[in-house]
Amino acid sequence: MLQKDIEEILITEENIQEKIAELGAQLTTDYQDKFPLAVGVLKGALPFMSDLIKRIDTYIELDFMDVSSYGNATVSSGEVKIVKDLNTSVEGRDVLIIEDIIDSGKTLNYLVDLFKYRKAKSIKIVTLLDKPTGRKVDLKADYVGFLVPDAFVVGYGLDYAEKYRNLPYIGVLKKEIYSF
Ligand SMILES: O=P(O)(O)OC[C@H]1O[C@H](OP(=O)(O)OP(=O)(O)O)[C@H](O)[C@@H]1O
Ligand code: HPA
Repeated sequence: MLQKDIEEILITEENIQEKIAELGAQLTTDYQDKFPLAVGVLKGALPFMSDLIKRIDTYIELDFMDVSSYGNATVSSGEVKIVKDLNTSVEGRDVLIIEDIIDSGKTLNYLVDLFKYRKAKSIKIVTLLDKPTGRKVDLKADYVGFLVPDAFVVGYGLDYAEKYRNLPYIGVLKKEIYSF
């Protein structure tokens, strides 16, 4: 039913799960002797985080931040708002930020600065998607699933006007769906 709104599937469910297994194996190695605090950035990172943590075979603690900068738009407002803060202190912790996409980079830039200010011991980023053409600030992830082209993508956590997060794949919406 939802697929009628999709122009093109960019990344299939199977491709996503294979990549998550690779990322999980790498993170298992890199965090073997640590107890990282994995911070999921709501709401978009929820499906990715849920699948990724099951592939990390070492001790991890989970927490969540809800930040928002897009509202119902397809372009970042540039102003990052904390909707829900962490329950845990990051001071002295190895923080692993889990994101669905880096586009302008402003959301993660804000979170990295915040966690540095709060004295995290180390801060790394794992993102399912990276859209380098969207970048407005100099920011790189430590672990990247897929590069995506210069298009507004939806599915597997990513929304347009709060819809399509529940698609199991990543796709591009048909032009007529956007209400510019
Ligand atoms: O690199 P940027 O340009 O900052 O964009 C990336 C951010 O934008 C989206 O979140 P959004 O603010 O739409 O909230 P959501 O996760 O609740 O959809 C996405 O989930 C990332 O957190
Ligand atoms: O391409 C995108 N799709 C959905 N949400 C987003 N947030 C930043 N970029 C995107």
